[in-house]
Amino acid sequence: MTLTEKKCVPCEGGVPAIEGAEIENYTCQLKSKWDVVDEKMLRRTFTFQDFKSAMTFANQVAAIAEEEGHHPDLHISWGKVVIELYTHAIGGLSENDFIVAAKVDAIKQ
Ligand SMILES: C[C@H](O)[C@H](O)[C@H]1CNC2=NC(N)=NC(=O)C2=N1
Repeated sequence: MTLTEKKCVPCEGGVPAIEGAEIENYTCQLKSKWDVVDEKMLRRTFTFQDFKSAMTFANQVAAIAEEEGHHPDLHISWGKVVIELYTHAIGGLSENDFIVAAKVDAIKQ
């Protein structure tokens, strides 16, 4: 089952974060290169022609987040959207973060 076929499961904490080599098992399933920050967060920057295009993309990301019940931190500026993904409940990475990242990568740009 690919990451884009999976659904996020509510994470209320109490589970270990994905760390070390297991992170690589997930990043290699992502279509594009997401930065892994301190083994605790995924980050990727998307660039656009203008602010309106950036906002349109951000709203597409928001729709995925709402559908999955798992939400990124978004930094939106003129021509740029920075997406940061981590699981707040465990202060680190879970499969949910990679599922949302894969679905973001599948957005037609
Ligand atoms: C109850 C609901 O599932 C949780 O509050 C969700 C909401 N979205 C979330 N998003 C992220 N990134 N991490 C979480 O731990 C999280 N928890």
